[in-house]
Formats: sequence, C-alpha cells, structure tokens
Amino acid sequence: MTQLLEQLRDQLRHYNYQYYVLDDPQVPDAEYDRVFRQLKALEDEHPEWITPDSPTQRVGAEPLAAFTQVRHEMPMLSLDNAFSAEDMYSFEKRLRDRLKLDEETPLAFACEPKLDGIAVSLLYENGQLIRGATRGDGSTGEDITLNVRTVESIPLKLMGSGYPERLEVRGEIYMPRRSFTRLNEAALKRGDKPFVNPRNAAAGSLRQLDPKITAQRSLEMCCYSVGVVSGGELPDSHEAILRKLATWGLKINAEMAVVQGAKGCLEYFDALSERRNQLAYEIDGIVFKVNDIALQQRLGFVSRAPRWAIAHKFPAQEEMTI
Ligand SMILES: Cc1ccc(Cn2cc(C(N)=O)ccc2=O)c(C)c1
Repeated sequence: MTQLLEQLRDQLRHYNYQYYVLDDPQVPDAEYDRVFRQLKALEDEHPEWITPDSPTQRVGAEPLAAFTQVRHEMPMLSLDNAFSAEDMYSFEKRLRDRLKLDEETPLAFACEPKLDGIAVSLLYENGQLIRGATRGDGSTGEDITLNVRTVESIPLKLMGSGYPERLEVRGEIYMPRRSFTRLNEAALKRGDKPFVNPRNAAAGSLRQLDPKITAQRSLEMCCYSVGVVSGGELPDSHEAILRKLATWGLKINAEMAVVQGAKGCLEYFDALSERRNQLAYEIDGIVFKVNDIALQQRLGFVSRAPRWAIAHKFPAQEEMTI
C-alpha cells in the first residue's frame, strides 16, 4: 500500500514542479486535484504512513509562539553596488588586476535579476528540506521553516539524484506582481491597509507565526547560490551549479545568462532594463558574478561582501502615488 502512496506523492511532486517551478502545467487543475484528494484520503485512513515530505504536508501545524534564531554556518553577505557603466568597468579592472589576467584573457560573468524580496537559506539533508531561515543580519536569522514549507516552488524533497548529503541553497522569496495586486485589492475591500510594495508584502507574509496565513500569500522562490555543501560535488561554474539545482527541483531565474566582461554585463543590463516593467516580479538591479568558481575562491571576500560579485542597481523609479 505504501508503494501506492509514494507513487501518488511522486506524481503530485512532478505536477507541482511543472506548475510552480517550470510554470508549464502538463495536466488540468482538476486532474491535480483528483490525485491530491486520492492521496489525502489514503493518508487520512492511515495517518501512521504520513511523511513530512508528502505534498499534503505543506500547510504547517499550529501557529508558533515565536521564531527561534538560526546561526548561519556561512554568513549570508551583502553585495557591493555599481550605479554606472564606469563602476562596472572599474569592477572588471579590479578583478583583472587581482587575478593578474591580461587584457586578452576572457572573463565570464553570470547575470541574474536582483529580485526585490527576502533573502532566505534552505537546508536540505539527504534531499529532505530540513530548515528555512531568513538572512537576518547575515550571521543570525530567524527559523521560518514552517512558513517556507508552504511556498509551492520550494521542493520538500529534492528530485533526481546526485545531490550532496548536506546542501544549503540560498535565494529570494518574493511575491509576483499579480499576487501583490490581488492581495491589496482584497485588503482594500476588507478596509485593511494595503502593502506598499511586493517586497514588504513578502516580508510581512514570511513574518506570520501562523503558516496558514503564509500559505495564502502565493509566494515564490528563486535560487541564486549555494552555501554549506558537504558529502557531494558541485560543478565548477556558477551557471552550471544553478542548472544543477534546477534538475533537483529548485527554481532558478529564467533570465539567467553568462556574458563576457563588463561590456557584456552592460549590454545585458540595458536589454533587461528595457523589459523591467514587463517582468512578472519586481527587481531593483542585476547581480553579476564571476562565473568560474575557482576564480571566485581566489578573489574571496572583503569584510562583508565578495570581491567577485556586484549588484548594478537601476536608478530609483518615481514612485506611483496609489
Ligand atoms: C482545484 C485546483 C487544483 C490545483 C490548482 C493549482 N495547481 C495545478 C497544478 C497542475 N495543473 O499541474 C499543480 C499544482 C497546483 O497547485 C488549482 C489552481 C486548483
């Protein structure tokens, strides 16, 4: 019987992956609902067979009284900012000087939109989601595991194989524009104060002690790096690592690309800047990282920020008065 249970769970995991991570559902919602209800009925009959990674176990138990603190094994750092093309060219020059690269040697950068949400850390052990934590001050954050479990684009159990025994994944939990608009319309209808922007709405949704409220907020997560890794290997470039995370069921940003030099970064920045207001989510810049992991390690960090990465921010947009 538990063989049938696991088969139904895998089917729902696949449907969720297609729907929430790839944004490409393969079955109608009614079919998903039918399989979900079948699994739920079986688990209600045999509660002793319920496992924490079952798709029925996303909406948490009872509300917490408070959040406990989590100390990050590897600090979650902030990024240096660039505000102009000159800043980007001098960023590349500093890297070349430090790496002793001559002008001809290509230097590849991975590009990712900087989503305007909340930075979080997810810890997987043997493929099971063990813990979710906020960045906090970079060294200490809050344990928001029960709330993170309600985010459908975060797998409770990694897919595929070959993932390290211990894998910490970092990314941004955000509220897509559509969900933000819907949430504020409902708030205004109730006579409640609307959220000022999707970032505040996401932060407020993750700070809920009751996971049932977080579950109603249609949050999503996009992974952008790894933290602690043990008991396994990862590829030797940032892009390849992100692609690997995607094979394990984690969501990465569809706009991610690799370009050459500051020139390539600026072309990417200008192209995405054109499309910024059409994206399904708010961004406040683009993050450029040296793509080669060995070079990243040679460059290291300065106090709280890596030498090998920079966030090129957009000029502040005139705020719409709502
Ligand atoms: C009744 C019902 C069931 C499911 C969903 C949304 N949805 C759909 C799928 C799907 N199509 O692969 C997968 C997961 C999921 O959450 C809605 C909106 C309504």
